Order: sequence, then structure tokens, then C-alpha cells
Amino acid sequence: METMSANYEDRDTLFNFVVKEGNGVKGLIDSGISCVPQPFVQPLSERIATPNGQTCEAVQPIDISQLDGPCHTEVAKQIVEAAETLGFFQVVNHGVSVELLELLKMSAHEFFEQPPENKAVYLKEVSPSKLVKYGTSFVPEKEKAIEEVALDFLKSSMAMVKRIVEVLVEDVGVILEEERMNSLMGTKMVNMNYYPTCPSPELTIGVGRHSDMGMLTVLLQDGIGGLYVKVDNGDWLEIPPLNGALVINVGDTLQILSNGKYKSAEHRVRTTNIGSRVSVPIFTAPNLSEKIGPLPEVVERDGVARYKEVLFQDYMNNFFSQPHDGKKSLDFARAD
Ligand SMILES: O=C(O)CCC(=O)C(=O)O
Ligand SMILES: [Fe+2]
Repeated sequence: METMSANYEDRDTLFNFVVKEGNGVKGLIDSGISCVPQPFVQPLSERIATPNGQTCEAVQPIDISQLDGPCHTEVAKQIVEAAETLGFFQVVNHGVSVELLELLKMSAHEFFEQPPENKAVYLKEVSPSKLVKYGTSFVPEKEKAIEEVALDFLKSSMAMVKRIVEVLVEDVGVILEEERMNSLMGTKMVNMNYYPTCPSPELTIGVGRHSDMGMLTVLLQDGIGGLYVKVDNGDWLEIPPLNGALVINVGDTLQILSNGKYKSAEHRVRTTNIGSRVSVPIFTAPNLSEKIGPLPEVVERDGVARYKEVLFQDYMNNFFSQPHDGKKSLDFARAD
């Protein structure tokens, strides 16, 4: 175990403490540092100076419960437009109980606020489960409570996710067979992110610029704020916390399938000094053996295939082989 006098300016010491020993960035903050160690200081171009972004029409929440009622056309249009422009939107009346969302946020805080030695048993090198890892997931036998809420969240949001994907796919004139739909959404993962209070938020970032690789991401964020999405003109727009709402964003796979119609959104997260923040994303992605490429009907209509067909496993390997760099991940599938 490191002591308070450890030299966190040294990359290796820092890596061992934060990653290998599983103390996380939270452990660093808890050790009493008053400034972000040099290796975490971001180049000017990556820092997020403004505490608040602008908000605009595009982030007004969509009442998804209206999708299968008399306003179907209107609501479907809102979803399609948001997916085509920002690639991000919020939904309310989504069928996931608001009590469950509250419980989830509480459980995430409880999990991360445990002493480091309790969390260390879930580190990926030692975790008893292949699917369950500290930083990405949990140990079912050991963390029954947290596993149950996370699973509930996953289960109760899936119908909504599928419905949104259906609406988006229908709008490009395609009806996917049940089997293909299930293969395209066969990989599901719930993460819990914890952003400790940061002594110098202006120097660093919570999560760097990236896009998500899958179909759609559902994200529960708490009231702290700090999630930004890149707009076409290069500005960053904050997706404001909205109690009871869920954030939905388009991933790379859906951009590829739609031949570029839907925008996998480049996003990033600011840190703050007002309090710790938790967020809980559910990622849906294809089965690893699934081939992904622009849907043939769309290519025919567009007259060009903007992406080539790739095995999702290869897409994912490439995605995780590089550090975050905006939407560079899509280059792997770009047609030459
Ligand atoms: O914490 C957030 O608001 C977003 C996190 C995120 O982008 C991710 O986990 O992929
Ligand atoms: Fe993300």
C-alpha cells in the first residue's frame, strides 16, 4: 500500500496506485492530494473550462410513452431527428421505475465509497467472475444487492431500447427480423462510473472525448451534471441532468448500419469540485460474431456504401486498442 508521501507525479507509481492496486482516482482524492497529479493534467485543447454548457431545443426530453399512441408519428419524428443531428436525447416516461433509478444511484455511491480493500477483490485480475469486474461490472455472489439493481435496470430498459432501435431502423425503410435484431443487440453491459470531487477540475477531465461503439447507450446520470456532446459546429453542448429522465445516445454500430444517417455522438465528461458524481450506462452492442455494415436497402438508396462490412469482434478489438480520440474509432469501418 502506498503512503501519503508517495510520488504521484511519477507515472508508474500513479498507475500502480490507481489501477493495479485498485484505489482508483477516488483513492487518490481520499489520500488528501490538493492538486491533480501531472499525469492527469490535460493539454489545453482537452480541458473543459466552462462550468455550464448551453442547452437547446434538441435536449428537451421526449415522452417515449407516447410512441405507441395517437402521437406515434410525431414522437417517432422527434427520435429520428435527434438521432440524425446530435445523436443524443433524453427520454421520460420510459418504463423504468424512478425509484429504481434512485436506488441505482445510491448503490453506486455505496459501492465506490467502500474502503479500497473491499473493492480490490473485484479487480479484473482476481475477480472470481469473467463477466464481473471492478471498473466495469460487479461480482454477483458478493454484491447481490448491487447486482440486482443493475440487472433490474438492464431488464426494465430493454423494451424501450429495442423500440427506439425499431423506430430508427423503420425510418430508413428497413424491417429487421427478430433474430437479426437480437444479434445486433446481443451484447449488453451495465457500467457504474464514479467521478470523485476533483480539486482542480479546470486542469483535467472525467472522461475524454469518445463515441460509444455499440447500437444505443442508455445512461442514468445524477444531478451533478458535466456530460457534454459535440455539436456539428464544434461547440460542446451540455446534456443537463433531468430528474427521472434517461439519456439515450447513438453508438458507432448504428451509424454504420444507417450508412451515416444516424450520428454516433462524440461526448466527454467534466469533473467538478462540488461533489462526487455517479453515472450508470447500459451499452447494447452486436454479438461478437455479427457482421456489421450499412444495411443493403440504405446503400441502394444512397447510391454509396460509406462503410465496409466488418466483424463486430474486430471492430471492438480495434476500439479498445486505442486511447480515446473522439470518433476516430469509426475509421476502422470507413469505406476507402
Ligand atoms: O458519465 C457519463 O455521463 C458518461 C460516461 C460515458 O460516456 C461512458 O461510460 O461511455
Ligand atoms: Fe460514452
